[in-house]
Amino acid sequence: MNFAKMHGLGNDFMVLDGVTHNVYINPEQIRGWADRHRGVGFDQMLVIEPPYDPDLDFHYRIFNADGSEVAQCGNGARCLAIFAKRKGLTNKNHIKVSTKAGKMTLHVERDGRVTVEMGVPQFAPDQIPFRANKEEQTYLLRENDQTLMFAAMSLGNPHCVLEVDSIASASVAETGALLATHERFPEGVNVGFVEYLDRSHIKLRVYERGVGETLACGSGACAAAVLGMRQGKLDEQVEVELPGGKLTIRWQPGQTVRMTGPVEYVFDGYLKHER
Ligand SMILES: N[C@@H](CCC[C@H](N)C(=O)O)C(=O)O
Repeated sequence: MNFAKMHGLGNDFMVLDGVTHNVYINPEQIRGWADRHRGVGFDQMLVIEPPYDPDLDFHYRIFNADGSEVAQCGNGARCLAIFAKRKGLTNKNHIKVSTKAGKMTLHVERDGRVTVEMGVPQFAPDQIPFRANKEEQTYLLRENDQTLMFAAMSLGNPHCVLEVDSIASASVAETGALLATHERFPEGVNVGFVEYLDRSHIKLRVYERGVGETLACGSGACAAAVLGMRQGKLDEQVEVELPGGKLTIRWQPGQTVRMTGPVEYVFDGYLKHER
């Protein structure tokens, strides 16, 4: 089986062509290939498939390193657009795809970056999903003698974001692991730690559901920017500085979130022995 290794700001992917090949994968294989010592090594596996709807160009499936299938991956969506063009699956610069979460449009820019229309954020607790009596701007959760304060939303996948004084000293591994599997998030959650620099610049680290901390999370960057805008702390265009690099996020209430960033094609590979 052929695959491509790609990344967006260090959030890395094994990308499979399910348009011209039949791709059969199971969670155990994904976990094996995701292994950074014994496999290919990646945060997510992406599979591009034929569209389910004549208005669309492709369907797009996403699997975390732990084998779980999820509905959204922003950095992956940018890579998928470049993969489709490079493999000759399309010559379009505006590519319409569906995921388990709905429809998205990917725009390949003249400078090679890709802008993704990520969808309209949802804040109602049952849509995240998050167990709460009512929708709030921020929620409090008491755990192990500490009180955690965070905002939460869905962008097709669940996110919560905690404000910290410094991302350098934030307890990303510990608090991230605690919240990512907390029973009040019945489907788990991606956990962002945001440091505000000014009204158009933030720093962010993300502990991803099904992976752990990654060098960048596109949907996490959108969530941190949108939640900061919603709280009146940020303007409608924000530069998000992640450990792996920068993304530009634009949003107006009620609209789709636009994320712009780079893509790197690392290499093409061939899996000789199937697991
Ligand atoms: N890295 C991604 C998000 C991947 C999915 C996430 N871990 C989840 O479980 O929802 C991104 O760039 O958005």
